[in-house]
Amino acid sequence: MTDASRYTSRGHAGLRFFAQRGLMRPFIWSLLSVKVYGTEHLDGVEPPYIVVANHSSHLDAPLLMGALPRKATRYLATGTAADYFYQVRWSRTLTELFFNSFPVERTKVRGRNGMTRQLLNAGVPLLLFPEGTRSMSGEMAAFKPGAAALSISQGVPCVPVAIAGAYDAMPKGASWPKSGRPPVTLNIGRPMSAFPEEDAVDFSDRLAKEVRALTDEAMERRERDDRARGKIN
Ligand SMILES: CCCCCCCCCCCCCCCC(=O)OC[C@@H](O)COP(=O)(O)O
Repeated sequence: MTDASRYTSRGHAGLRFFAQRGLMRPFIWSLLSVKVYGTEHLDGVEPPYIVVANHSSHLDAPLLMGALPRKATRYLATGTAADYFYQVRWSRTLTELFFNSFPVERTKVRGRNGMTRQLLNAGVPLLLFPEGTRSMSGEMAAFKPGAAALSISQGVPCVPVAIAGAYDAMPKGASWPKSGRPPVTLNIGRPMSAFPEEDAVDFSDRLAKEVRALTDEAMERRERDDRARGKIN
């Protein structure tokens, strides 16, 4: 098992800040028209917590890293597919540099369960995509209950986030966003914890429902704001 020190290192955090805010954010923001709502819901929320978001595009993790408050992304560690990002060295290195990633096993029966617990114990907030794969249609799939189970067992809240528009901007299979700076809207929700007696499956379903509601709200707010600015009639 990897130890957590790389994830809490100040040196790595400094380098990552440059990679994320100096390079990736300006680049992604130049290709898309990004709007972010709900950042105030993270005011005063201390790590560790688990950010859970819908997943339909390779743009998702870069968008989240640029959209969440700086304080939240300093140590935020992204769970990334071991079978996809950890097979070749350059991919692993870049994913670790830009997303502070740790591997999530999708193909083995036994996962690397110790890692997420260890990171949360060290105070590192996590970013997980509970669908476990990118949506093929843009429609959000059911959430696998792992993130909810971790939240319950470790006593840390989940922060639900919706990403709307990333599928249309750059679906699975595309390697570059559509031209014309397509709109992408993120909506950060309030931290949520399981109710007493609520099990991981129920809590997970409730998180998924919240991400859907945040998606609808994101699109409504965006439309209202764009209309107010005279972009839509
Ligand atoms: C020109 C703009 C291009 C920008 C692309 C940057 C690419 C960076 C991708 C970083 C992704 C970080 C990790 C996301 C979490 C994750 O690992 O999800 C799994 C899928 O994703 C891959 O599996 P699948 O959807 O099943 O193909």
